[in-house]
Amino acid sequence: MDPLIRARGLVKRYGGRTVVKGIDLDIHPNEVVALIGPNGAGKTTTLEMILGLRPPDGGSVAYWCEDPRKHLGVQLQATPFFPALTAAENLQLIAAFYGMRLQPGEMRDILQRCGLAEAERTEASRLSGGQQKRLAIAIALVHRPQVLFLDEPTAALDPRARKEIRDLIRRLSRSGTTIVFTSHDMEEVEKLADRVILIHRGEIRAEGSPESLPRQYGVGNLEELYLELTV
Ligand SMILES: Nc1ncnc2c1ncn2[C@@H]1O[C@H](COP(=O)(O)OP(=O)(O)OP(=O)(O)O)[C@@H](O)[C@H]1O
Repeated sequence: MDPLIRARGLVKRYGGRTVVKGIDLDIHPNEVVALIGPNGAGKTTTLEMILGLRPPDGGSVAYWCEDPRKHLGVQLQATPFFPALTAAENLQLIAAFYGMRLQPGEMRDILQRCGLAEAERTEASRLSGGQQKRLAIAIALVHRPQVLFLDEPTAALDPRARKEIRDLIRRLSRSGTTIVFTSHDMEEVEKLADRVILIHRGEIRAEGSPESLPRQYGVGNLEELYLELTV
């Protein structure tokens, strides 16, 4: 099957430093891809170049459709909402940016799917850290994107909130959404990802399924592989 997104030779430089050094990356329909690697490895920069949010200094990205922005959903690490508006108002505002208006049933559905039903009328600034993360994901889902990018969606959450986000990712994947996420939690990556891409110092060091990769390198699990390849 042809990939939805095909990135070739992506390069990014800041000042004199090259932080992404020629990354080739394909995203296939309905897969869940995890980008892993140390802090500063270049994961977010790579995602942002794929999303068209940061111009690459080299390389190219090809998409399956003419207007990819309409079909890509993004949750980056910074919170993207308006603090004085409620969760529902934030969603309605984002919908308006896409030229849509969420009907009451659609609003309920998206809030429920993201575990935010009780937070509908709460101002975004008063939501807990986990609820804010869920609102960021809900915002990314408003226009029902075909491909969803989640940058550390479970970072700094309590175990229950983490589980709820993982369950949401699984549900979205089952309903046909292609998902690319970053995480520093190797157990989580083993649980969720169909394919893992390990980035270290701006280059892809290993790529494969979470089951096959450790076998291929003769180690017991993904965490051992990570520690071995990111020295
Ligand atoms: N706007 C910028 N100006 C200068 N340097 C930057 C900029 N954005 C990122 N960098 C640098 O690029 C490198 C890669 O950063 P990036 O955020 O892509 O890493 P990451 O793998 O996502 O890390 P983390 O796991 O900590 O989120 C880092 O050294 C970072 O300091």
